[in-house]
This record gives sequence, C-alpha cells and structure tokens, in this order.
Amino acid sequence: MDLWWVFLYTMVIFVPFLLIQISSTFKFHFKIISYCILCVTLSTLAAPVCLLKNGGRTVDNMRIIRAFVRTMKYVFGLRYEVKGLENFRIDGPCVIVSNHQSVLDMMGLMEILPDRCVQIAKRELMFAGSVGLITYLGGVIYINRKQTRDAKSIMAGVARAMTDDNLKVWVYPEGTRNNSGDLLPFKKGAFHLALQAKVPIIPVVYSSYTSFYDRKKSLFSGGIIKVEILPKIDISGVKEADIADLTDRCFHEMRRVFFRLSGKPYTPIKQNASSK
Ligand SMILES: CCCCC/C=C\C/C=C\CCCCCCCC(=O)SCCNC(=O)CCNC(=O)[C@H](O)C(C)(C)COP(=O)(O)OP(=O)(O)OC[C@H]1O[C@@H](n2cnc3c(N)ncnc32)[C@H](O)[C@@H]1OP(=O)(O)O
Ligand SMILES: CCCCCCCC/C=C\CCCCCCCC(=O)OC[C@@H](O)COP(=O)(O)O
Repeated sequence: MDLWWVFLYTMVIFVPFLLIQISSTFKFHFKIISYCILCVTLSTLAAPVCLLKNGGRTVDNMRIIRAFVRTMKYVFGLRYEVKGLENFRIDGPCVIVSNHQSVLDMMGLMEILPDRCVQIAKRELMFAGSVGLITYLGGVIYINRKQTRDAKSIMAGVARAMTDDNLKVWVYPEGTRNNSGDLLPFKKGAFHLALQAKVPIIPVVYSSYTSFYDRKKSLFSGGIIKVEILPKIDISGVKEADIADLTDRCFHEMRRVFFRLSGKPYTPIKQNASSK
C-alpha cells in the first residue's frame, strides 16, 4: 500500500515537474535556434543588398544591416527604452563602450547604432557563414583575443583609421558575454584605443536581461530593456600611466547605472575593477 502511494505521488508531482522542465528547456533552445536561423537568413538577404549598393566592405553597409536587424526585436517580443541619445551627437570619432550579456545584444546594438560606427569582434565571428560575411561587409574589426600582441597592433591601426576615416568604434570592454546580472572587470583595449586616437569615450549601459533571459534557467521570454547613453568621458590630459584609473572610473560609473537600470540595489566593489 505504502509503495503504491509513493508511486502515485511520484507520478502526480514529479512527472508534471519533469514535463514542465523539458518543455521550458525545449522552448528555450527552440527560441535560440530560431534567433540564429533568423540571423543567418537576414544576413543572406542583406549581403547582396550591401554588395549592390556599396560594392564591398564599407561602414556604409552598417545602415543596411541596422535596418534589417531592427525588425528582429518584434519576433522575440523585446522593447527598448532609450535615454541619452543626444550624447551620441558629437562631431568626429569616439570609442563607445557597452556591457555585453548575450548574442541578443546585437539587436540592442543596432537599435541605437550611430552612423559610421564599426564594432570590434572576436575573429571567430568571421567564420560564422553568412553572419561572418555580413560582419565583414559592414567593416567589423576582428581581433584574436588569445594573442594580446596581435590585438594591440590591430587596435593601433584602428586608432589611425578612426581619425583618417571619421569612424566611431564600438567595444565590449568585458571582452566576452556575461549573463550573471553584474559586469565583468573591464579589459583595457578600448581605453588605450581612445587615448591613441585622442577621442572621447561614450559609455552605453543596457539593463540586466536576467528577468527575461537566463541560460541557466532556460528562460527566454519577451521583455523591456532599458538603455542609457551616458555623457562622453573626455580624455584630454589623460596619459598612458592613467589608463588603469580611466578604466576603473568608467567601469564603476557604468556599473552604478547598470544596477539602477536593472532595479537592483547597488553593491560597491572595493578592489580595483579593471583586469590586469
Ligand atoms: C542582417 C544581419 C543579421 C545578422 C546580424 C549579424 C551581425 C550584425 C553585424 C555586426 C554586429 C557585430 C557585433 C559584434 C559583436 C562582437 C562582440 C565580441 O566579439 S566581444 C569579444 C571581442 N572584443 C574584445 O575582446 C574587446 C575587449 N578586449 C580588449 O580590449 C582587450 O584589452 C584586448 C585588446 C583584446 C587584449 O586582451 P587581454 O586579455 O590581453 O587584455 P588586457 O586588457 O588585460 O591587456 C593586457 C595588457 O595589454 C595592454 N593593452 C591592451 N590593449 C592595448 C592597446 N590597444 N595598446 C596598448 N596596450 C594595450 C593592457 O594595458 C595590459 O597591460 P597592463 O596590465 O600592463 O596595463
Ligand atoms: C559554414 C559555417 C556555418 C556557421 C553558421 C553559424 C551561424 C551563427 C548564427 C547566428 C549567430 C548570431 C550571432 C549574432 C552576432 C552576435 C555576436 C556576439 O555576440 O558574439 C559573441 C561574442 O561577442 C562573445 O563571445 P564569447 O562569449 O566570448 O564566446
């Protein structure tokens, strides 16, 4: 009799729980795969448009890519509330730094991407089929994160191109995706770049995705993302020896805004925030 009750409870509680888990994991993966398929499809459609309109690899193609990508948020039920767009209205080049939570960030990036702006990306992206092709056509700059020396020399070339070609450059200073509900310590490349090109830094902060997107919980629903473009950080007077301080200042400022936008209490970090 007792065994019978154990069996019954297992069936009534455990089986539905298991089915819900399986179905939410399935739904999550289905949505992520749909996102990837949509990226591949839109890149395949956008590539010939870029080639016909602009002939080859140029930052002008970013306008076309932006128009395609901006339609994607409707498919995934995402809405962006943007503040501070006026801070992008500066003449000439700048380095834009923002937090990086997921592959979904590409939609938030394109939502506010200013004209003549290219991104720094890991070189592996170049080999992602039609997505790689579209990033190439849009002028994305690829770096090998495992070879600091190579990455540094590419970024030195980027500093020259920024002033020669009036380019804005978008860098994710965390250097990788991070869906933990906090920011990772910042790498220093973006700040060296700003100093080498003698251009201001504009921080951009996206609120945490954790309430609607969480890989560990297989959660991917619709949601609102708050975005704030902060006033530029002027680098006049900053020297190479001040890079660590500049990196830390920017990190702490962005982290404060990240917690505010995400509706979470701010918990200060005491130690030096930037990576060595
Ligand atoms: C229609 C289309 C539909 C489909 C759409 C698809 C695509 C849309 C198209 C476009 C969108 C593209 C979006 C792309 C997003 C891609 C996102 C990414 O890939 S994020 C990952 C790559 N990015 C980065 O890694 C950038 C951040 N990293 C850095 O800046 C790093 O500093 C680094 C340059 C990579 C070096 O890495 P390292 O780990 O060694 O970093 P450290 O900061 O610790 O530096 C070590 C040491 O070097 C000094 N340093 C660093 N940089 C420089 C420099 N430029 N010059 C001189 N010195 C430098 C640094 O100070 C450290 O020294 P020290 O400790 O003594 O101070
Ligand atoms: C012939 C090969 C075919 C391969 C097809 C691959 C298809 C890929 C499909 C869709 C991918 C959509 C990607 C959108 C671009 C987003 C860029 C991005 O956010 O990359 C992550 C990178 O910042 C950090 O990576 P890591 O967290 O450090 O790792």
